Amino acid sequence: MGNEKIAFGADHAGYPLKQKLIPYVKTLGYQVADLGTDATDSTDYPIYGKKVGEAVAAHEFDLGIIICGTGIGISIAANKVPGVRAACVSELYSAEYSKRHNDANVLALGARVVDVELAKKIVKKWLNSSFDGGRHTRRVKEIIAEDRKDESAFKKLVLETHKIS
Ligand SMILES: O=C(CO)[C@H](O)[C@H](O)[C@H](O)COP(=O)(O)O
Repeated sequence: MGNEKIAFGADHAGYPLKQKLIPYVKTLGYQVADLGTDATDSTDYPIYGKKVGEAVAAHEFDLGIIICGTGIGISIAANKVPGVRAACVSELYSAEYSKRHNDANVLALGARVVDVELAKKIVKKWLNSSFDGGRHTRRVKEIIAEDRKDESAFKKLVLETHKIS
């Protein structure tokens, strides 16, 4: 906690919230990089979902925080990148459990859904939470197997517990 490198990305709708969250996350002791956008001019959320997703998947950053109007479009885009587990979050319970159960490595926020104060609380809760492991490890491994299109690894993991394929 605190030593991780975090990549931020947002479209035009998310830009104002990104500008508020970056200094806030720095005050929490994290290293932060801003992968854009750099203005409120209309742009496309897939550009920034992909950019942050690829940077996290390549381990250039430990975590990503992405923002669009709802958080939905940019999370869909980021989740297309193998290795990304992006969670679109608008309340504190999911902020915590997206890490504890899903090991989410990208947090998506909707700047038109949450206000700045709630967004800060969500970000802090998410950053302060960590993966529980245990039964959740198998489930995350199943997602990773699917990312890799490794059908036999997926089936093996499922069969270990559920006797189905
Ligand atoms: O993709 C979205 C919906 O999930 C984002 O909220 C975008 O930011 C939004 O669609 C952008 O809308 P705009 O009318 O072009 O500002």
